[in-house]
Amino acid sequence: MTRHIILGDSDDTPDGALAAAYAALDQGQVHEAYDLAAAALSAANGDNLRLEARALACLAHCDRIHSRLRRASGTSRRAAQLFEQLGDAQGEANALTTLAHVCMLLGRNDEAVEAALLSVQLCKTKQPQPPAVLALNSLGLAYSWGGDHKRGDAALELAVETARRCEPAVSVFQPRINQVWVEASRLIDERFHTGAMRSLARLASLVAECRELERAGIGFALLPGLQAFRAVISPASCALLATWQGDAGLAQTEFEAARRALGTTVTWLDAFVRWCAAEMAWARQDWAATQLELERMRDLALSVEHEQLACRAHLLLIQVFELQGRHEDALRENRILRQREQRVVADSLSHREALVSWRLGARQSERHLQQALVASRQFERWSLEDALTGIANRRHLEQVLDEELRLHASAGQPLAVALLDIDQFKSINDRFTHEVGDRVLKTVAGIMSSQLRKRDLPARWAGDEFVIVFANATAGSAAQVCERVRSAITSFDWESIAAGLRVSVSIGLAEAMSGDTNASLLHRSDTSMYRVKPRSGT
Ligand SMILES: Nc1nc2c(ncn2[C@@H]2O[C@H](COP(=O)(O)OP(=O)(O)OP(=O)(O)O)[C@@H](O)[C@H]2O)c(=O)[nH]1
Repeated sequence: MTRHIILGDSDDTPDGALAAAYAALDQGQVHEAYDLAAAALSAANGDNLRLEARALACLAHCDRIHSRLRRASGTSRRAAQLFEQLGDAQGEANALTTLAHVCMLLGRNDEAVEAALLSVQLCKTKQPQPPAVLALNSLGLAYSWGGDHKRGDAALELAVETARRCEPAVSVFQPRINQVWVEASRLIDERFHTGAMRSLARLASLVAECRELERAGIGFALLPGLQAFRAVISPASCALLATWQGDAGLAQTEFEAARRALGTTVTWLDAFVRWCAAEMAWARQDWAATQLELERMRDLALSVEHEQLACRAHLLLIQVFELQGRHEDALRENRILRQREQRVVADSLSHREALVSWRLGARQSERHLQQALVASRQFERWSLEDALTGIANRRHLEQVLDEELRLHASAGQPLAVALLDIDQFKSINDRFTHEVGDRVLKTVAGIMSSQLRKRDLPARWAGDEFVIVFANATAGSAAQVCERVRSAITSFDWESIAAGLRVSVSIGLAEAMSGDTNASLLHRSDTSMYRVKPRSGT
């Protein structure tokens, strides 16, 4: 039954729910954990991406533990993508490790190796951290299930080294027990191809080391929720080894221990234990029991979406049929195996398609974001710029003047403001056309800009009136610049614009006084400009 947890109380924060979910997983309460993570996800409400990513990562982990592998693959991929968008490399790496693990179990080996390799790269830091161990652990398993046991073992060995280099060092149990698994896989492949297992020495030494770690009290997994798994995997691995070494008594004892440790929920461990039973029957050459256990193993593996174990059961069945001379049955089993493998490949390809379309979507939204940024910068510029002359507009001028007056008041920094008016501009429009008038305005703005320091701001106030803000300047020094501007305007070759055109300007100047506002300062410079403005210009 699904319970609905609603987060509301102050203690019941989404962070608290996620921590509680991981704790519940460690106690084997997967449903409880799932509900808590789902509550955190709905609290994210689609607008808290970081919480959404973390809740999805937790849900994926719950699904992985609970053998809902297809759902876990979708959820962990989404979590990885969100973390990537957020620039959270560690979150992305953890989600990719989960993705690699579930893809591997689903038989999507290429995808699994790819996700694990990416995770390993994202985890690379000077001082290794536990996530790096987990990433290498997934990579090792992915290689091995992909058929490359040598590479798998090497990646797991690196995981062991990395675990030792962590500060504080973390348990090497998880990669070691996976090396047991990889070696056992290698051995049954060897038996399939050559009819025999050449040496059990490496498997025996790995199993012994895992047992030693358990005895020393450091035989635990790094991920929450996997502790219960250890109680099954460890005796089941011993049962396999004892069977292959011909110790039926020990095999039976270990097998019983593994069976007792199985939980009430069916997981891939149930299929693993059936495999042990099949191997024990195989050793007794009890082919009927072997076949029955392998069929159970296959069905259980399929019920928990563990494609790899299901394929392994098919492979073992083929061999068992051949050993009995039942070639027709072996051929039929082989055909079923091929069909299964083809389905897995098709499944993997459709996931690749989904991934490519997501990447395209992400690229597009990245481009849209860039375009929106460019557009908003453009809008911002436009909103502060005079459309005709390209210099600052009245809005921009007021902003700058506010800031300069604040500096003047707080730091006593001098400030001068000039108001420049084109003489008889109306008659320029009237005599030479409005278009020439526009060119005059643009040219005056250009001359002003070219004569000023970088810190000074030329702006168009209105019509034919311009303002210059002389930051950190007294009226005396500003007057010299104004004179330079005035004379540059007068001496400009206006004839190049229209024959007979002459342009002059009148400039009034005011220096900021304490208590000045934009309006009072501009008003004084305006008054000063009118004082100097003759009917025909200065
Ligand atoms: N070409 C052009 N003319 C403009 C623009 N904005 C305002 N004007 C004109 O500028 C003229 C300003 O005229 P007035 O305010 O009388 O000033 P003035 O003719 O320079 O007279 P004084 O200031 O006394 O020298 C008006 O005729 C406006 O129509 C513009 O963007 N382009």
